[in-house]
Amino acid sequence: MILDLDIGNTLSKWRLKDSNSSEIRSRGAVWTREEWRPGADIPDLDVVEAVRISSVARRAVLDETVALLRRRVGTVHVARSTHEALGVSNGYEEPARLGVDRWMGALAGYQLVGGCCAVDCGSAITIDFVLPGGRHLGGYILPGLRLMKESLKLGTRNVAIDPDSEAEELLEPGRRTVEAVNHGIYMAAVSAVNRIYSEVCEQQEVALPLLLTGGDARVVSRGVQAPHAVWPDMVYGGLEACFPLTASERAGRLSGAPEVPAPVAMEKIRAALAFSMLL
Ligand SMILES: Nc1ncnc2c1ncn2[C@@H]1O[C@H](COP(=O)(O)OP(=O)(O)O)[C@@H](O)[C@H]1O
Ligand SMILES: CC(C)(COP(=O)(O)O)[C@@H](O)C(=O)NCCC(=O)O
Ligand SMILES: [K+]
Repeated sequence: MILDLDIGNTLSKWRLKDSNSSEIRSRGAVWTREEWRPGADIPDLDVVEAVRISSVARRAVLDETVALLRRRVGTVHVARSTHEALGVSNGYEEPARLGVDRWMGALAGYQLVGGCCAVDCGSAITIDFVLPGGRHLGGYILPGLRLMKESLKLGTRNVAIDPDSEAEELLEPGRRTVEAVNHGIYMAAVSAVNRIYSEVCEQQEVALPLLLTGGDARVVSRGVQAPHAVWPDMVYGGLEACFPLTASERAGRLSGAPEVPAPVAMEKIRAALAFSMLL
């Protein structure tokens, strides 16, 4: 079995993948903490012959986790943000400082559709751009829904936005604190994604395929106007592309990769921008 780890600042996600059939056998998430207890937090390592890790946790935590795993598992691949990988050139002045989850997402998106806009709605919402031809431009970081809510300190921290509530409701003024907070942070997130996507596509004169991932992707997706796809396993896709271990991965097939709708025409993006400039 292959154990894939996506260690974020809020949640540490794991996924067990069958090395032969390439099917996902199980998955889970635990609150990101300082240490891992195999068998409790992650599957028992006896069935694991290889581990692939994407981590944005503190270096010390990562080193600790890797040391533990290396004692128990033959192969441990640790993803790093590099100058270049799989045809994508890193747009950061210091490439190693780009969040590994962002780099994995950019690589997976490029592998799937070529140039793209990759949005990861996690503790932070990150928005990265890769041009056709593989040039990563860099991106944007803004607080995630949960962080925005916590920063308000209005006691609404644990009232999540219902991913299945009507999108229209979220456009209405809130009539109690939790609604005012949820509608406000939702609008902040989706307005930022819509505007940033339009601005960069307009600047670069290319309408890019748009991909969303992360724990809050489904909520944010409801307000994103441009055609897009939600790919929950996009960070894992980057691990598969960097460290292909199964026959299907070596053939370039990424697990759970969605059908990505064609972007709208540039004229529509320009018109939407012009309109938002008017308001
Ligand atoms: N099972 C869950 N437990 C907690 N939060 C969840 C869960 N599923 C989705 N979420 C939402 O996803 C967010 C975390 O998303 P994630 O992409 O895992 O963040 P990160 O990668 O920064 O750790 C939380 O802030 C919460 O809004
Ligand atoms: C911005 C992030 C904290 C987002 O991480 P996440 O929301 O997945 O926990 C992470 O990508 C990170 O630590 N980046 C390093 C700084 C940078 O990307 O510029
Ligand atoms: K993430």
